[in-house]
Amino acid sequence: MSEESERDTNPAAAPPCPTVSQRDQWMVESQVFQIYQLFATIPGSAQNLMLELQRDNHMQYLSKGLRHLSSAFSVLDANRPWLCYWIFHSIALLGESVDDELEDNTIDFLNRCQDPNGGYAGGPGQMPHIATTYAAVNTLITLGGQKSLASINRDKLYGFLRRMKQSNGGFRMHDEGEIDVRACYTAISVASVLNILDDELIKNVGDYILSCQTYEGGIAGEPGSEAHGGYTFCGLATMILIGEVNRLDLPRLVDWAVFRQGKECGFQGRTNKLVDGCYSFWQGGAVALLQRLSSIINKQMEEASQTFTISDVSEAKESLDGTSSHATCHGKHEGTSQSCSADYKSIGYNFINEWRAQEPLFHSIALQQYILLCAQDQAGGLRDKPGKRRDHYHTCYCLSGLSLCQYSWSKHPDSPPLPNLVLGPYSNLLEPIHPLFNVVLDRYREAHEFFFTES
Ligand SMILES: CC(C)=CCC/C(C)=C/CC/C(C)=C/COP(=O)(O)OP(=O)(O)O
Ligand SMILES: [Zn+2]
Repeated sequence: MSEESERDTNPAAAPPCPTVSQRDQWMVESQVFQIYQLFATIPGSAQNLMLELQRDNHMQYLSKGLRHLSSAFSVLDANRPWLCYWIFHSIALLGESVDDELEDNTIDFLNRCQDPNGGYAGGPGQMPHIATTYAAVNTLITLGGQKSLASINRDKLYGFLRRMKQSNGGFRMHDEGEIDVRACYTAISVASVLNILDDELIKNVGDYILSCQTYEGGIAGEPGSEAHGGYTFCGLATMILIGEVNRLDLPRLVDWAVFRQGKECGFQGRTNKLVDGCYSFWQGGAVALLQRLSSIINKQMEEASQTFTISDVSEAKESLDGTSSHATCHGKHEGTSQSCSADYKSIGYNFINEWRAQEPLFHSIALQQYILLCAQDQAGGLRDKPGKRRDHYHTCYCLSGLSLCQYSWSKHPDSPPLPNLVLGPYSNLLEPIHPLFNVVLDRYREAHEFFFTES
């Protein structure tokens, strides 16, 4: 008799022992639901207090982080451009700024991380790395201004990216480092925003990312691995930036990504794993990008639902896959300008200019609820989940996800949302971001003007 049917006939039979993952999941669910239960039972005024974004406390926490950053502390020594990005981007999302001296010191510090042969390292004198290059470039864009933007040696940076480029289309993170989808995204993102993207950098990138889309529909870090939210955002954003997003199986990607938002209201990073605040951006960001691709998705679904004769199959497959190695012409879709290869330079810019109001593919209010009630430390800073400690990485990505939610219904990427779309008091409203680069929109625009009109 199977375990199932024995339990049906003999209720006293011992239930199967839960797995460790099941126990962890129940524990998180119970903590999250206790919070939601409390929230549901308190008066409206107390509910508003619980939903308030603790701006002052977050600023205090971030300012403390900045003070640590300027003094030498070694534990995160190879990560300092990342710390700069997480902290300065969070401050920018809150609509705040820092004093000129601190900005100046940060520009000087990042300059000392800049390798004479291009790219930024995790600290002065270390080996340049594409991920810390992305963090440094996004920090300098976030700081903005002539000194900051002009400090980036774009020619040398281009040389560094070319040296990291692999014949399979991927990029190495650093000399002899790993090749993965993160490296592709960080390389293509900086090349795109700095206006140094060209055919050589793009060559075969689409093939590489395509080889990482799994049977589930999400994108893995490398071929043969498991689909994961972090890599899915990276892979999807890269495919958009190189004009090849139509080559992905988008309906399957939508299907995988939307089901990563669970009953806790936040997102998990992969199937059967726990909810985590940082996926508010990685998964929420991927879904927000997919929201902008509806015409390509509809086209792919239409093509897939047609009944083909045997001779039609190869032709249809060709049109879904895309035929050449990059930027095939498939007509113009919202914000992606899938026209011809030369157009990839303006994809990032068109993405926000060709914006149209569209319904989000995720539950935006539910995600805001998870971020504000479960991921927010009332004393400042944000975190993975209740019971975890706040940190700058989660602060950055929870706030980035919150901003995406707040503007998810907007007609333009920065048009102020209606009050009912912002959970909690309207003062919770953050600055809008460019969803492909994750920098605050007005800083992106300044950088675009600088790098696209100067050269
Ligand atoms: C731009 C850039 C550098 C992007 C990085 C993207 C990113 C967050 C990748 C995630 C890496 C990963 C496999 C985490 C799994 O951690 P885990 O097993 O602890 O977490 P999980 O249980 O939630 O999967
Ligand atoms: Zn996390």
